Amino acid sequence: MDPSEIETERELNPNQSDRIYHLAVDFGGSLVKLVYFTKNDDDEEIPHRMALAKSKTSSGYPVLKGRLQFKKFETSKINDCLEFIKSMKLHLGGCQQQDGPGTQITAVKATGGGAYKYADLFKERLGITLDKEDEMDCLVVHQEAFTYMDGQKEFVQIEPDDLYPYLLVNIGSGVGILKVDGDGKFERVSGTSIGGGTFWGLGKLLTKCKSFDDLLELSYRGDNSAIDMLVGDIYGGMDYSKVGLSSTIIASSFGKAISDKKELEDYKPEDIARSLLRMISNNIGQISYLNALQFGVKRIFFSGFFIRSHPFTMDTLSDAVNFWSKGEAKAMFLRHEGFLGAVGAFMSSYKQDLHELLVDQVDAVNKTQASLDLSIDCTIYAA
Ligand SMILES: Nc1ncnc2c1ncn2[C@@H]1O[C@H](COP(=O)(O)OP(=O)(O)O)[C@@H](O)[C@H]1O
Ligand SMILES: CC(C)(COP(=O)(O)O)[C@@H](O)C(=O)NCCC(=O)O
Repeated sequence: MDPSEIETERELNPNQSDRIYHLAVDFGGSLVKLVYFTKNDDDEEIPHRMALAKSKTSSGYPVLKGRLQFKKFETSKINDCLEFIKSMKLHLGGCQQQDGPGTQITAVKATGGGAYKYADLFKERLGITLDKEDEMDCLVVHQEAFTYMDGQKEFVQIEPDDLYPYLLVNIGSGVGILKVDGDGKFERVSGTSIGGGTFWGLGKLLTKCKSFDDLLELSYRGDNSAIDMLVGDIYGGMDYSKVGLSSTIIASSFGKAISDKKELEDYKPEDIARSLLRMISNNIGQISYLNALQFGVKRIFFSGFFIRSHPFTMDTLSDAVNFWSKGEAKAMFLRHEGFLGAVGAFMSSYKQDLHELLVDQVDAVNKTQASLDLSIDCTIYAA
């Protein structure tokens, strides 16, 4: 599925017959992400525990048909998140009144720092315990990847036996870099505090933008050469060919501000936004490449809400990896970029329950495959 097929800002309003199973939450420094699974019994006149047997994928594995739903909130608006969960009855399994007593969810899979920070709040307001999963354990990559170069998106089919090792660079508030060697086999090898929070935080101060999307939108229209010092600015308009630096390459991010006799107000906010986005994306791309080099890894997957499928961000990250690796390493992006942690937490509970649902139907190996198929066959709604 192409990311553009993922609906955004859709008002989630399941009808009365939607059943909600499995809520998982990723509490990040900037955003809280919810993932939950709904199934409408009107679509299939079969009890959900039987649905698995009725439907099969092309691979022959049973699949539970339904919708994986996505929703995000700013972490600073945690009360809106609580209200949403309450109004959708997500903490009650969505439709407690239909299921009768005894179905109330008492624990919800949760990841990210807020799983600790907000544990008491959730217990107090919703009566649920946050069942904590480590956020690194929840960053999973399965059949999600595409490359992005010069405005061209290309989905990549990666065979499971050719997947490892890879680097996973999660650009959230900060940046975490994981080296993944196999299913569940990974290590956090590096990170940087110059990440999505830095772009949004500095951007807010420098441009007075009120929302992340406004800042991103602004950066589309900007020209970073108005504030960045380019190689050509230093070399009298020429390339520094001896070391392979063309005149258009940024020599020093924001460097022009040193000598320009200008105040902040004299620069266009869109140029500042553009320069900031390039600076942070380039830096992350370069650090990622250096880690890939250190660990002999050729593939780098980028995830996290900073990316937001933004063409310029993806182009810059791809360019940085391509430039520094001299074309040897590849930057890849993920369909569900920002929801990876939440989906990981969701899958950790889902696998357990799916195993229960599949009892007597498939063998242990197929059960795992079936849970992976589920993530692909679901209709995805993002809000
Ligand atoms: N609507 C938004 N509000 C705030 N930040 C956003 C938004 N959309 C994208 N971002 C960017 O995504 C980053 C958060 O990414 P995310 O993967 O959710 O990390 P975290 O888990 O730390 O919240 C922010 O720091 C910001 O750069
Ligand atoms: C602390 C974090 C794991 C939290 O994850 P996040 O909410 O940013 O997605 C991440 O911000 C991080 O790895 N920061 C970089 C810290 C460092 O290595 O310098």
